[in-house]
Amino acid sequence: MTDTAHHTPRIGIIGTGAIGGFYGLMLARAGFDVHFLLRSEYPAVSQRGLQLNSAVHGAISLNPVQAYACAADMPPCDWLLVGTKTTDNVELAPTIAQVAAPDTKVVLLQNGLDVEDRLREHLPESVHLLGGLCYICVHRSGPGIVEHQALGRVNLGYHSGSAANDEVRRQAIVEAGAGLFQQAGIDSQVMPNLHQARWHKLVWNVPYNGLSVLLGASTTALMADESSREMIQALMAEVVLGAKACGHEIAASYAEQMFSMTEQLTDYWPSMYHDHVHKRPLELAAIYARPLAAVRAAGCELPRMQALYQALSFIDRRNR
Ligand SMILES: NC(=O)C1=CN([C@@H]2O[C@H](COP(=O)(O)OP(=O)(O)OC[C@H]3O[C@@H](n4cnc5c(N)ncnc54)[C@H](OP(=O)(O)O)[C@@H]3O)[C@@H](O)[C@H]2O)C=CC1
Ligand SMILES: CC(C)(CO)C(=O)C(=O)O
Repeated sequence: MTDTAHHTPRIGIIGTGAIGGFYGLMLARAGFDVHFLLRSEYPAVSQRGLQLNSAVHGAISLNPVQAYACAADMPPCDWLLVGTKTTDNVELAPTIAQVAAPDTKVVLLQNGLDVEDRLREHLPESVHLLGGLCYICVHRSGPGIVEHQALGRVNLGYHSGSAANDEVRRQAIVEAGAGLFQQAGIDSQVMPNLHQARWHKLVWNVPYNGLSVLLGASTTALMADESSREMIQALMAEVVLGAKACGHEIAASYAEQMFSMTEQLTDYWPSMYHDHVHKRPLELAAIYARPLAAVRAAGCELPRMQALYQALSFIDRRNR
């Protein structure tokens, strides 16, 4: 399996939740050979298939599904798309390493900063590790059932692997990844700097994910109130400041763009809110602790984000 091989790529979905289910189903519909790893929803999906209710693409179902309860049973894949929560990365790392063939491209479709680092330690150097920034509103409404409210873009960037020092090869790999999504009718761009792209994504996730849990409010309510609007803008400004301290320039207009995009967005509960309701661990390390530590190491403090992180840590500990 090489980057230039002219066969239909085989794609493995590691963690078939909202993100894994949506992108995996869209790729399968486009004709790719897609294999889905599941955990609690394996019995339901292997019996009834996957169902997508999309406000953009309509209702789409996939049945039968090439579903697996155990990664060791999956065939070798050209691409592994990881759709688990970042809180599972350490525990899942040996499994991903086990199913990744020498030339496999592993893509973490996850929010947060440096989420690839812990996994990298477990992967052979030949394996290419990429990050994927998903700008999409999806959630699960039942076993194997994914609700897609809006958006869909996936931006990809190279993290590490045997092409790390070969810009042409690196670019070809990321373009091939973006090409898969594009062939499935999904907008996908190549990000020249993954770390910077992850900082950009935090401009949205830091305020909205955390405040949805803290205030028990979805985007429409958060955008309708003067106090929450001020908090969102102040938190966005802190993320821009933190990124700058870490050497990444984010235009203030980007934060304004994210703010007005959310005003137009159909009412949305961020994924962290769903985790809270279902008593799952919150992605606090990836979205708050790691960026805060990086900013502190650069000699800068973000007091509002720090306070939000502490409040969420309190809520998260009491919720489990
Ligand atoms: N939802 C969204 O709109 C967006 C989400 N994101 C990011 O995408 C990532 C995924 O989020 P999302 O799809 O919402 O999360 P979900 O909770 O819907 O999906 C996670 C899936 O991973 C499965 N899983 C976890 N551990 C394992 C394991 N060991 N073996 C097999 N399957 C496993 C879970 O199974 P089980 O059912 O057993 O728990 C679940 O199906 C997060 O980083 C999130 O921040 C980014 C942009 C938008
Ligand atoms: C809502 C949106 C589109 C913001 O970028 C998102 O991708 C998320 O929930 O993480």
